[in-house]
Amino acid sequence: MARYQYDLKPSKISLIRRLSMESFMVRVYTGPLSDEVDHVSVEAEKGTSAEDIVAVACRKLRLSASGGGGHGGGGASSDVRQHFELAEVFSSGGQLCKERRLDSTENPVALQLLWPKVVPPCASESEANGSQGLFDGYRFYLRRRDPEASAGGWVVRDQSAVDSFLLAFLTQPVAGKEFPDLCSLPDLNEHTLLHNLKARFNQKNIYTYVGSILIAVNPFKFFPIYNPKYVSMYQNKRLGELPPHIFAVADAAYHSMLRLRQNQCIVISGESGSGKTESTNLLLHHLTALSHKGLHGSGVEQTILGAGPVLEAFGNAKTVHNNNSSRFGKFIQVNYKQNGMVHGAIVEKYLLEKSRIVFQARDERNYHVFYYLLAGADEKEREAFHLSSADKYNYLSQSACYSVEGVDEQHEFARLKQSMEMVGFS
Ligand SMILES: Nc1ncnc2c1ncn2[C@@H]1O[C@H](COP(=O)(O)OP(=O)(O)OP(=O)(O)O)[C@@H](O)[C@H]1O
Repeated sequence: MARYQYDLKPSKISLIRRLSMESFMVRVYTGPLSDEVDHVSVEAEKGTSAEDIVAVACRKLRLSASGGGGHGGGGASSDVRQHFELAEVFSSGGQLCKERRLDSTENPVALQLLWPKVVPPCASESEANGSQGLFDGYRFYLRRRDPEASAGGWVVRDQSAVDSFLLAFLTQPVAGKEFPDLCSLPDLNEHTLLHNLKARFNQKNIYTYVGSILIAVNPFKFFPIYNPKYVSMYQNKRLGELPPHIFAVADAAYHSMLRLRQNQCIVISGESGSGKTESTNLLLHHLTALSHKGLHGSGVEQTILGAGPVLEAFGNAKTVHNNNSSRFGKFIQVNYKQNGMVHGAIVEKYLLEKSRIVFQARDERNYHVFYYLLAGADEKEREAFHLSSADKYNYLSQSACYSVEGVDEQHEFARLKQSMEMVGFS
């Protein structure tokens, strides 16, 4: 599985004194450059330049100048030096505080000798006294050169500018503690599987792969992991290249369709309230965003997304398990042109729970649309349709449940009208 950028856990010692007293081991972390290797150790002397360490690290990782790591790479070291660099990264309290590009002539060993060392309380005596210690938050990372980045100097990361959630998301713990893909669990049984999901969930990582299947654990609260930054980050990435995410599934389906010229299918399943509707909306969001590239605003995407609130108003209701429970099944087919632009969509609905129209169990409601209409209709509409309040209607008052926490029905009615116009209802 992918290893992610900047593991912020206190680093194991990055420099180990060797017998000769002249040479040292510099630990170079790979971040997102390698799926398989967390770090490589490079033997160096005080005077060894950063670019020489880069060359050795790239050779060990089989990284080539042309295209990343993997097998059979290994361009000329001079090329590699032009394309990769070292960054000195300092993190504290789980947050990336600052990072600095190393100039090619700088001496990493000399720098490491200046890093403050701490001994963790949990370290064994031999670790504390011997060659294994901890540097207080400092590490070297190998990374691709960014030609536009300014050289040198500490870049102090302003936490308001940096999306700290994104950072935490990208720095998910290294394999061995938690596994972003359950297939990598060394011992796979029900206990380890659930333990892994729980450990990840506690770290706010709600998604976990099982091969190409994505498990989503409903957090019941908003995590800022669906903004445009994430949309672009997941575009054209292999499944597993980045931390598990619903956008990765949408992206894999979209690009497989373009590459193989074959229909793709995503099946979403789970018990009531597990997050199927939200996941469907997120998938549609990403699938339509992907097609934006060449569309120049034809509005098809907006129409597709606009169908959601209409379907939910007429087909969703409050139940004891879920305030917005879909009481029907749906099959959504998004059609694309050959060039990958969205062409349209077909929604097939089935098995609507019709009995809910005339009977609702305790603490449950009829379909949202009735309450929206009664709350949001203006005076003219009330008069025209002879509308009263919800408690006056037998089919709406059986459970005496008229409002849903956190839902502004007037606002929902306005949104519904807007969506209906968008999808072509008059
Ligand atoms: N990814 C998510 N992030 C935050 N909250 C979520 C997420 N997914 C679901 N939720 C929360 O869980 C609630 C229930 O989710 P949703 O309606 O999607 O479940 P469902 O599986 O479609 O249920 P049903 O089968 O009853 O229709 C949502 O209203 C939302 O508050």
